[in-house]
Amino acid sequence: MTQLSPADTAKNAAAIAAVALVRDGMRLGLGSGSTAAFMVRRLAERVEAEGLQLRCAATSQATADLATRLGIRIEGLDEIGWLDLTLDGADELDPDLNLIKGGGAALLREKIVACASDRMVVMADGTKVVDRLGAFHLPVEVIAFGWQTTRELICRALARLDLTERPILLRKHDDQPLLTDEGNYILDLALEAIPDPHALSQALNEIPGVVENGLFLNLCDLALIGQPDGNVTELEAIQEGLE
Ligand SMILES: O=C[C@H](O)[C@H](O)[C@H](O)COP(=O)(O)O
Repeated sequence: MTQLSPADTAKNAAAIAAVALVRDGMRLGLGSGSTAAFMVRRLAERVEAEGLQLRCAATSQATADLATRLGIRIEGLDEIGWLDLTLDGADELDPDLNLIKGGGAALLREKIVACASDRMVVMADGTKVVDRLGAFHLPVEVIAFGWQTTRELICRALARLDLTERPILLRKHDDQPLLTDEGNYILDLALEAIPDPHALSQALNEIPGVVENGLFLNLCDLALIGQPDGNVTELEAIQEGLE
């Protein structure tokens, strides 16, 4: 392998630790983004070396294409039905393992796949760990029809949560609205900090034009944090209700 940058060494280390959790016969969800791409490559190496029999669903077309190219067969989520484990990246994670995702516009399929998994494991580098979510712009997937009205409704919802005057930006690609794999738009909310992620997620998802938001709350079970020296730290979600 060519020499990796310190940032990529951290991502790759987290990916290797995540792929070590995979067992023969598992039904897997494959995440999206640059860290997940390392995971797909490391997984393909194990599949080839050990002949692992896996059933895999992808969270984006990009991941499906990469996996297929590397010899991992991708099936539809409904063909598999339920997953044992999903391995995915994140844009931010807090100490409770709540996440912001969607920097690569894949949040909708990612959330569906995470919710259909017994276990979700996140791979990230140390720069993604924050005390409080929100410095990363929160992606919200919206229907193209009436998107400006949806933006106004989001603005009003934010005001009710005392989050006034926060810019809401239409994500673009080549000067055109970026289209997600589902053909929707992404609005990025520049919130700076999110005081109550649960209240915000609920308020956003009550708006008709909102398909889903990038807050992944109580979904992640374990985070594997790669360091530039190749070490990996584990962060586990605290199970609520346990003494
Ligand atoms: O939509 C994209 C996903 O949520 C990614 O998992 C997230 O943006 C992290 O990507 P990366 O590993 O490239 O930082």
